[in-house]
Amino acid sequence: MAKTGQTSVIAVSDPAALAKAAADRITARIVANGGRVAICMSGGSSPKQLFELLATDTYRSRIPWDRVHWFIGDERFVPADNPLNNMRMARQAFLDKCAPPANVHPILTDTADAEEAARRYESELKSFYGADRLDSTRPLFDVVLLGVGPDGHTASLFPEYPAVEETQRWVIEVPKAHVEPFVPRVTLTLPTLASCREMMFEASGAGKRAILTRVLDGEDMPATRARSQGETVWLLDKAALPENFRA
Ligand SMILES: O=C1O[C@H](COP(=O)(O)O)[C@@H](O)[C@H](O)[C@H]1O
Repeated sequence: MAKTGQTSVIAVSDPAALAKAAADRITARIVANGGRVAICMSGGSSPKQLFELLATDTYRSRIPWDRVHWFIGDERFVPADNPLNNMRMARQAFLDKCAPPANVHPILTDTADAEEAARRYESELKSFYGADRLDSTRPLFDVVLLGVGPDGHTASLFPEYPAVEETQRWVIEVPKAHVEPFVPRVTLTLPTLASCREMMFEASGAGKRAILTRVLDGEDMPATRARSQGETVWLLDKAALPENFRA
């Protein structure tokens, strides 16, 4: 596995400040890379405010949309128009308004099963990257955005599921999630997520504080194992910030 870089925790006042901090960091990464950019987005509810912000004039005018490609880190195996579909939320919040359709890369769920969906997405990522093996000197993504679930899962990598140990596949099926909604999922694996310049976790609210305390304390969980080969940043609002990170 690629060598991992520096990890930091950044605390901001509230969810609005969190979305702004994330939007600023993503925009800075996009602008810093003068060529083709790849962003891997998280699912769940945490990134909604960030996504909506990217569609506002302030960010819309700064992002060179033609050269930015948008991927998703995990997907529920439900149709594209199902409210549970992760990419659907991103599309509604900003992609349909801002991004050229060819630059939006959903995990397609019109396949026979989640395994086929995973294999197809893996092929798409390999063809985008231009190689079958990840090279630690050339990250796949500029930014990987992630969230954390109450059990320490990130993307659809759940504690004690075989997907967490996968080192060969880039994308893998998760036959059944043990959290709601109880549907099969497709997820990028840890080595694939690690192949980025910056991994950015976003979490807000007091409900996340207990799990963040355990993850940032280093307890072995998928969210703890997820590390960028470049920079890893935990963007947290005040309510989510573990006690020992408070001044
Ligand atoms: O199941 C999922 O949960 C995590 C966390 O979701 P959130 O609603 O608490 O933000 C998310 O990052 C992941 O992509 C999603 O599929």
